[in-house]
Amino acid sequence: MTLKLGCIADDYTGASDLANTLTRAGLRTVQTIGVPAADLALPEVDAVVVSLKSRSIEASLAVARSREADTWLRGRGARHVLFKICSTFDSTDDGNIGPVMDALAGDAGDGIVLVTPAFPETRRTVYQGNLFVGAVPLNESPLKDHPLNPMHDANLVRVLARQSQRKIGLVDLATVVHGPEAIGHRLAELAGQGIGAAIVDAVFDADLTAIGAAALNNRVSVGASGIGLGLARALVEGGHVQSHGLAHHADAPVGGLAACLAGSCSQATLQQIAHAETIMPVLHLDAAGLIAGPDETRRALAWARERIGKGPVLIASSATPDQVSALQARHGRDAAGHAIEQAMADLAEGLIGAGVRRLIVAGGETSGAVVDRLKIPGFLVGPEIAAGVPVLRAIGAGAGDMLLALKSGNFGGPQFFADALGLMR
Ligand SMILES: Nc1ncnc2c1ncn2[C@@H]1O[C@H](COP(=O)(O)OP(=O)(O)O)[C@@H](O)[C@H]1O
Ligand SMILES: O=C(O)[C@@H](O)C(=O)COP(=O)(O)O
Repeated sequence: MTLKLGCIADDYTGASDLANTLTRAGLRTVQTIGVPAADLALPEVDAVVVSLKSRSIEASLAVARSREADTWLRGRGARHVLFKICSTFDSTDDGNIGPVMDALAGDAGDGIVLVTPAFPETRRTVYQGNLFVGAVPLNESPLKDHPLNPMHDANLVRVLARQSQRKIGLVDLATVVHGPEAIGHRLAELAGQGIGAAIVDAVFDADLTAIGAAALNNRVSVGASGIGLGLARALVEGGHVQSHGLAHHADAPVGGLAACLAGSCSQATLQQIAHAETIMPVLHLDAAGLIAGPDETRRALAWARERIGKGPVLIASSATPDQVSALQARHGRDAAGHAIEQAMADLAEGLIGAGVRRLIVAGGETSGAVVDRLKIPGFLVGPEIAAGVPVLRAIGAGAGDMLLALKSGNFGGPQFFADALGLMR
């Protein structure tokens, strides 16, 4: 297998979002959980997305794991590696976007790196270096209340400058609309001024095509699924990859019971849970109880076992920003998040033990904890449930025949859970 594109994603939902985008753009793609073990049988693919759970860990660990993934991908022929970050630039002043970017670009010998989280399909656009979520700047969007990385600055040149050792510049939209060559010239100009990474504006899909073509001249880029789409288009249009139609190996029915777990506290997920209440039994967990000990998880599993034979159920720890802040004030942000994620992983394990084979998980960190606990080594990409969220089929020994959907907190319409269950048979 000679890879045409290597990708390192900083969380598992983000990885499935990217794998979905690449697949739909014609690249045969597989998502692996961590660097694949030598005995994992991978199909013949054009792109591998290595999923890491590195968004909210200590920066030096994120760098070490990303480098390991980079070595694996390059060892399989990938000339270009995309570091997939969140379209809402989820990070803190300590990282991990800047430190990982610095390490990968340094290793690759790239003088300047293109960086853009723009993904217009999900209404993430960048203008004059400022990230918009829908109609509002990042710092006015629900991301200002994210439980782990509240985003308070929409100016990504500033945000990245606080995290990176490199000087950060901007390639503005007026340049991007003139195409890949103009972007290349501007990058060379910036590099000549000692700038080592540039936020690139993108508002429309066509901007991504130009950015992708320009990015392929480098060995590393940083961004969300939008730049992934641009890179995939450039690979296909440049004749490096023959476009493949959607392979439907990932959507054969598995049967078995179905369940949903929600650990995301995003506004979108809270709305989706409210809608789910109209179509299935929903259990709202006591988050403080989850942190206190195993009783709350046992109660939830008993609740689920009583109902799940009759149809899907949803179990949620999700809470409003005020409730999240109150809990974090008592237990600390990271400790609360980690304990709840582990409780959700316990629940997932219990649900699989009860016969669940179709599992929907809302929340990036939550999905990471669940997939790690279930020891799933990788996924094939199936039909798209919503922009950025595909049906996934588990691969690898021990994974069993299972379908999953890993939903980024912010993605999907109000009926997401119903939409997912409709496609996961
Ligand atoms: N009720 C709650 N109070 C505090 N934190 C919570 C609560 N429920 C979930 N969390 C934590 O909030 C974080 C949500 O992050 P994540 O799962 O990545 O969702 P998203 O995709 O919306 O970012 C996780 O660490 C999760 O454990
Ligand atoms: O780019 C995106 O927005 C997503 O792919 C993503 O990374 C989502 O992260 P979570 O919201 O933490 O699931």
